[in-house]
Amino acid sequence: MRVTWVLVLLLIAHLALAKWSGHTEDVWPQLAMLAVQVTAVWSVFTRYRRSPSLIRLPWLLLAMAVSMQVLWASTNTLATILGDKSGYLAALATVLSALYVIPCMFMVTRSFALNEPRTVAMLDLVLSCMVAVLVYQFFTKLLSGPLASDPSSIYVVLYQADAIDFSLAAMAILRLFGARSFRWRFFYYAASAYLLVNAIVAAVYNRIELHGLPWWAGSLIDIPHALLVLVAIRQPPRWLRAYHPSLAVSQTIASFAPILLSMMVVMLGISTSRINFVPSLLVGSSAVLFYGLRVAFIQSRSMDRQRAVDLSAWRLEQQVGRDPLTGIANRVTLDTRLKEALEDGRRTGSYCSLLMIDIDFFKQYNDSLGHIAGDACLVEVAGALSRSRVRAGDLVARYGGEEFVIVLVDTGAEAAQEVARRLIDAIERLQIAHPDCPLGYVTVSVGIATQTQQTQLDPIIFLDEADRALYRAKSKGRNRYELAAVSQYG
Ligand SMILES: Nc1nc2c(ncn2[C@@H]2O[C@H](COP(=O)(O)OP(=O)(O)OP(=O)(O)O)[C@@H](O)[C@H]2O)c(=O)[nH]1
Repeated sequence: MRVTWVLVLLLIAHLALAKWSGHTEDVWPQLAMLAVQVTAVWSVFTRYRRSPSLIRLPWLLLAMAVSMQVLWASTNTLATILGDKSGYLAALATVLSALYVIPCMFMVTRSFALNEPRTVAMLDLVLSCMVAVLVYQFFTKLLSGPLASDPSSIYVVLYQADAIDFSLAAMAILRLFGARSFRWRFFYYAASAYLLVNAIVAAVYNRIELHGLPWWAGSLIDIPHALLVLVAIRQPPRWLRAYHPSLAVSQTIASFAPILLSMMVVMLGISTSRINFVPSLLVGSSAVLFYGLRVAFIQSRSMDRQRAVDLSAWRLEQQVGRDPLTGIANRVTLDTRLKEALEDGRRTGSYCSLLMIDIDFFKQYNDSLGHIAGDACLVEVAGALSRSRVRAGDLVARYGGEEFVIVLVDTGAEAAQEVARRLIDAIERLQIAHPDCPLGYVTVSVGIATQTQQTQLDPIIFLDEADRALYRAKSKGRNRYELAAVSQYG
């Protein structure tokens, strides 16, 4: 609302000034032009206010670009009303034409990605400002410097202005066809309609101006602004909703857009090098440098993200396959690895052994010392078992409750018994006090099953065989191991 009032007041001020200075007749077309431009700013600003936060910035940039045009028209009107003997108003108009390029460049070349580092936005802003500085220098040197007397200068300026205007329009059209969301398509539709018609009108107007402007020429400048008002306030065309670029096209265009900014700076640098060699060279090479920095910042950010994703994937993997209490493999991992180990053994003709380990009198341990002490005991036993693995490919897993399983790859019954003996000793050596155990400390019983070439076992039967052997070890007095009947074949 505040913007509307500012725009209305601006118009009233110009009217009052024209009336006061008695120039109403002369400035009437300029005031009409100003009114159309003011309406264009108002309509774009309304879109800005009604848009969701993500797409507000580009609408704001478009509103800023059109506002530069308003200020430019206002400066020209003031020059007619007040006269401009000092040439300040003409200089201001040139500054405004150059400033107009900044929001335009920014809105058509930014990728507007949410995760983009702030530094990248700053680099883009600096580059857009460089474009403006080059444009300003170019126009002033060719139109008001010593080169102004050269009749070809005006054509150089015209071609340069056309190149900038048409490049901006082409970039906006490219973005329109690369936008996947309808809101973004609508924005680039409005921006490209405005920039393209503006480029055509400017090209025609500037050429007519060379031969003296007829009375109707001023109204040409109104066309892009009037069109912008229509586009911004009317319903968008149906094809805009129906059109959907593929993800690959959209991503390619969005990632390609920022290089256009650097290209524009380099091209301007080259074309202005004739009149301003050193600054043009500096600006051109900074464009290349900035683009490199831009890529480096984005790459470093995406490497950070990739690292975080890898870490959380690794953590997730760990959590899925691990027992949360003891940190060793859980039943899910055991089932997969046991199947693989048995298949490998079958294929290579090697043995595979399985130890089923159970803590003796664990119910009594929990009952007398509590579940927290019971958990701590499980963690200690799991640690000792992990340390007693034979090969890197062996697996120590929690089978459930106070039962553990060790899969020993490429290990026959004899070696498995040796491992069982070692780990029974290892648990004894832990000397975990157990008030209800005959020995006074925690012990384990072990059941062993071994797959040989004669005993091609299914994992479930394999586990069951080891469990039966464990049961025998328990019934024979605990703190010992027993070999499953099936293992004897080996
Ligand atoms: N603290 C704790 N206790 C558990 C956990 N999982 C199972 N248990 C307990 O382990 C005990 C197992 O008892 P039983 O199956 O009777 O076996 P046991 O007392 O060890 O007897 P034997 O195996 O015959 O020596 C039960 O009291 C369960 O509550 C656990 O994660 N933490």
